[in-house]
Amino acid sequence: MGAVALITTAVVQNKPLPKNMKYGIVLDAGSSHTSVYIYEWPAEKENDTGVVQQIDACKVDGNGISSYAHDPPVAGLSLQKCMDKAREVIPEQQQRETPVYLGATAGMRLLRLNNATLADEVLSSVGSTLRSYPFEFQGARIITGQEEGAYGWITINYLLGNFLENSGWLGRLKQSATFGALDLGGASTQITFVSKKEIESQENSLHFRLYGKSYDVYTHSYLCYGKDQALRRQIAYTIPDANNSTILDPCFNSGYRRNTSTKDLYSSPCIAQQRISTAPSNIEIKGTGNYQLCKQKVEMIFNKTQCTYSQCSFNGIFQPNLEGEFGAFSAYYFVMDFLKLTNEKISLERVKEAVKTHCSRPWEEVLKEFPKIKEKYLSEYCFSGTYILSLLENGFGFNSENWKDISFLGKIKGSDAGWTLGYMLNLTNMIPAELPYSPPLSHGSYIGLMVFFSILLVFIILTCWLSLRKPKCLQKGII
Ligand SMILES: O=P(O)(O)OP(=O)(O)OP(=O)(O)OC[C@H]1O[C@@H](n2cnc3c(O)ncnc32)[C@H](O)[C@@H]1O
Ligand SMILES: [Ca+2]
Repeated sequence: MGAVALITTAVVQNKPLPKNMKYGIVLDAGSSHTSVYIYEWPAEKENDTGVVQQIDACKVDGNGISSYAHDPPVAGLSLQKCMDKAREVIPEQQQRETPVYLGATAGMRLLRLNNATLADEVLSSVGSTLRSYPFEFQGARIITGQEEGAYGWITINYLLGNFLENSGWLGRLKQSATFGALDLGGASTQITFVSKKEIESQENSLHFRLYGKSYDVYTHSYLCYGKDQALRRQIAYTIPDANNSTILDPCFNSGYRRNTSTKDLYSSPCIAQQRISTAPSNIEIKGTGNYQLCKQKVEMIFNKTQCTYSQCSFNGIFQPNLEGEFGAFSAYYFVMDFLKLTNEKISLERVKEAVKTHCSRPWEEVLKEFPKIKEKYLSEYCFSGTYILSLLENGFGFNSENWKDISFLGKIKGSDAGWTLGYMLNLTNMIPAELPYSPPLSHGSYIGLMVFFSILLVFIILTCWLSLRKPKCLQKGII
């Protein structure tokens, strides 16, 4: 009876409490669009690694918030649909304590360069919309390129479980290598990885202490090297003079045509050094679909001539040798996924062949095969594939040897790869510098041991009772 009572007490007393969930919302206000991410985690485990999960993502209709510079109040209004959805997803009683963060990236950095007042107006417009919801508004700001790189690196390593292989006791003794992070946006691109070598430039060096381990991390964000700005720069190199308004562009499939206004093209600070005064006001781009020529044109945007450090990537930016494995996300993933090149067994040479083949396809044929894909995306896969290869190979120094170290990642365990999760983990202090205390035994192992010892006790008592007539048992001191 006593033993049964012991088991029952152990099980009942130590039954895990019902899960008390917490929520967080992060808006990624990118140059091309805004996405709202909702995260959820058990309150009592918030300092453990790997417990935060993305439970919803909502893509805001229209372009990024910087595109509302001509009418800032609309920037805030554009967020309403997704924020209404967030209100439906998060339980009402949790809403008041759910933090909301908005981080704007390269599109807003460019707008701030062009017109700081307009950038502030756009930020206050999105801020006042977010304040009107029942959540705990924590600010709308332009994050730095360094933060963008760092939080992207934290996100993927948190999701991949690289900070601590297992959250159990034994797992704490084992620590695995981290993945470098490659993020390709519309207006900027980030590269971030742990480097054992000295980081020669202060602005590229980060130091983290996470879960009891120190990390020296290299990061750089290249403004104007996102896919959309790189395309603009590539086009701007071949702007004809006033007598001619047609560009033959090898980076678009043959048969593809696109009209663009020079005013719009030149509106970006990324084109500042490429503007020519004799440009026609409108230009017509005609695709010729030639990978080799496209590659030559794309490579013009990487300046490899000057470097004041021991080694550089391009444009005089210090970069140590690449180390370890990398996770490539955002446009790296969208484009490589479309081209069916995300399988890590595909060699660099085969990837080049595939991009070349795609570029050489007539536009009509591509359009017929993918009628549902947005024309902007579909028309740019030749350029994007070529640009990605150029950036990784010519820019960052990947080659046939280490190409296999790149994994193209969309989601990791159900959460999108990107900077937002890392941003929230940091701002809510959910990644402790030192290992959080946790009991050496899990709840299951504890119950298991209790049951085992109780059964053992019953067995011993029974044995002694049965041998009562042989008092030797007690004399030998079995109990
Ligand atoms: O980081 P920044 O530079 O601010 O930009 P962003 O956050 O808006 O950039 P995204 O990663 O959302 O997208 C990167 C690029 O990929 C494009 N893109 C988004 N979804 C895509 C898809 O499904 N197929 C192809 N391209 C896509 C998008 O238009 C951009 O040019
Ligand atoms: Ca982005």
